[in-house]
Amino acid sequence: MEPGAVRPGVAGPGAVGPGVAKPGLAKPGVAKPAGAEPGIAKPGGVEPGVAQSGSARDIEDAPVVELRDVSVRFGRARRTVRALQDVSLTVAPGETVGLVGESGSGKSTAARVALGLVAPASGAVSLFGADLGRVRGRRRRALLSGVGVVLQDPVASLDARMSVGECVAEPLRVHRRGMSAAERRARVAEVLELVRLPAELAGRGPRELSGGQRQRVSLARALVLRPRLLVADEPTSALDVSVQRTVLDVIAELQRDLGFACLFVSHDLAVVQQFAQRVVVLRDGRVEEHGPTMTTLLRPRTEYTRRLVAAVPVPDPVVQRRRRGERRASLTAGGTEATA
Ligand SMILES: Nc1ncnc2c1ncn2[C@@H]1O[C@H](COP(=O)(O)OP(=O)(O)OP(=O)(O)O)[C@@H](O)[C@H]1O
Repeated sequence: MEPGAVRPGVAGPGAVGPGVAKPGLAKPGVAKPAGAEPGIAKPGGVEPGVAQSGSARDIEDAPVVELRDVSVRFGRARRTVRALQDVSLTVAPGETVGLVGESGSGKSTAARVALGLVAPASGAVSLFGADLGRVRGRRRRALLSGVGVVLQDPVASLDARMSVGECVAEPLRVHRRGMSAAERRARVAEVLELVRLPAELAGRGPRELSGGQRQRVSLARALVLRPRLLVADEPTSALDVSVQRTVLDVIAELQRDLGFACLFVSHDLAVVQQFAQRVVVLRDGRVEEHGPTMTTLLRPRTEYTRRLVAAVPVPDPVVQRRRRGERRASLTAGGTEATA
């Protein structure tokens, strides 16, 4: 873990600093695009403070997270990697935004910026209406505690020296100091049940669990503080296909019931298609295109997105029909597929 990094799930919700806009939870599953265009922040969109002084409706519609013209560089001089360049995106209360792109396109970096783990070289990040670059100390911790995190590798994100119960309870110990041990145990049992794990697992070590169970423990830990935003970075790509479905179903069901927003990073466009109301496509650290998920994936505007869509088997009859049509068209136009 890098210096200053939070252990996934320790950032959880809870008290928000004074003056921070409190976007109400949208009706579960209802997307509320915040910017003029879906997925992308309006230039000069919600400024920190504006949401606070606006009408109740402005506050409710304020994005839970907003990246505005964010650029990130790693390394120095000739070794500089431009991981993100002028990236803008928003996630509205209760909505899921899928972040897709080729490997190295900057998806995880954008997620880490939203989590306050990577500071942009330029641009601004606001979380729950507050400028993350300007808040420090207790207020920053309180803001970040509104975000739950699930990463690709549940083995790395759960401390093997702790029991499952301790792993899930840790964010409560950090952020809910007034809670008694009995209250913590009750909340842990409750959240394990939410992710469909038996309460008895609380006494076991993470290593005694299957990959799918471990990822559900990560999810329980991420949700234990009732976050308003879940950042899920490839949450199922390390799991067997059979287990992926269960974990995704649990996330979807909980999102419907609890109403948190989700920034969902995935290279699996089939999953994003099912999950996200809007999608942002990254290419070499820049936003290639963005829009409502179905429109963007079914009618990509750029060749890059078309290639991304074509690269994954999408079990969607509409997409499959379209692909068959394209193949037929290329054959009639003298394509070589027939002889391959
Ligand atoms: N800590 C770091 N130090 C140096 N370079 C980094 C660091 N983190 C990311 N990068 C570089 O930034 C670019 C974007 O990386 P990032 O991990 O965000 O891409 P990604 O789209 O999430 O890729 P993947 O799908 O393979 O996880 C890549 O060129 C990567 O090598």
